Amino acid sequence: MALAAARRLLLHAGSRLGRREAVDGARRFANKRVLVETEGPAGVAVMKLRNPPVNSLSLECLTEFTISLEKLENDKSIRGVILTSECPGIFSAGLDLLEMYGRNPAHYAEYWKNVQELWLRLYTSNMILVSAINGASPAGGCLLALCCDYRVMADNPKYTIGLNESLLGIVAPFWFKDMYVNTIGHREAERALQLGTLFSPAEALKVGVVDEVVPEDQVHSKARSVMTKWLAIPDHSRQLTKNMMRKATADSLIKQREADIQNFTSFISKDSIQKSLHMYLEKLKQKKG
Ligand SMILES: CC/C=C\C/C=C\C/C=C\C=C\CC(=O)SCCNC(=O)CCNC(=O)[C@H](O)C(C)(C)COP(=O)(O)OP(=O)(O)OC[C@H]1O[C@@H](n2cnc3c(N)ncnc32)[C@H](O)[C@@H]1OP(=O)(O)O
Repeated sequence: MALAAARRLLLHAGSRLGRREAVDGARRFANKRVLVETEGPAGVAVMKLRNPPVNSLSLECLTEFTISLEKLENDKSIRGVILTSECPGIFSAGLDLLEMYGRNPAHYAEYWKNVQELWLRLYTSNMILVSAINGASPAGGCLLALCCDYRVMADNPKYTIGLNESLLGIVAPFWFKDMYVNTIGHREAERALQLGTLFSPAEALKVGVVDEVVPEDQVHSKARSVMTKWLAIPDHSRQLTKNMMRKATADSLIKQREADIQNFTSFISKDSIQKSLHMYLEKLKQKKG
């Protein structure tokens, strides 16, 4: 409830967390975890996730992300968004494991509702979305990229991308799976989902998880040049085409949002699943020491 109230305040009444300023003709607004810079005549916004250390999608981060997208969607001068990260070497570590571990069912349900909401908004956006993947992009990070119309990834073998849920002992929800199948085809998705494959940039390009791999210092310029090409297409025909391609996938979640929340909540609350998440979190800690 508190988050919903914050969201209304941010969206409609200016904001306490957010601020808007003019910089050399460009506009920017920023929440704590999302920075948006828009460039006047081109109608393009650059949206940067900045939730250090790894841009995990905490409830607050999801909410700010969704609000920022909603603002851009409502701004008729904006036609395209480049989605990228401000955290060095990380695009996004995906859903925040601490939102799914050691909490109560009401929290899991609230969290999942917000995950669904961000996904629906991103996946069905009328704007052109291009991701500039400048770092690691596992699970929910990959999901963000898959929602985009075009993916450019930095050519750094340290960065990997993919839906690795099975490595955590959890299962990618059906709508993650559907989008993966839509992107890389059934056979590749079947294999990658079972193995929890995290692809190197070269592998991701080969299988079709990303559309282009470029030297790290060219990710942003390439994303911009791709955007220019897409901006040349009339919005109405591109939007109708995008809707035609994506509607069935989005509708299958829309039709069963509540059931999906219940499934997630009961699945994630299981002792065995909580144990798997605990072990995975421990593994992440040990990696350091
Ligand atoms: C029947 C089915 C019904 C319904 C469906 C049910 C379930 C589906 C459920 C969920 C789907 C989830 C999708 C997800 O997105 S799960 C998240 C998956 N993410 C990962 O596996 C990434 C894990 N992280 C990493 O691999 C690495 O951290 C890295 C490559 C992103 C970055 O490596 P670094 O070496 O740079 O940094 P670290 O030292 O590893 O991490 C720093 C710090 O951050 C913490 N952290 C990392 N990732 C996460 C995360 N996703 N959430 C929360 N916290 C994270 C890490 O533990 C470190 O913390 P400390 O500094 O040690 O405190």
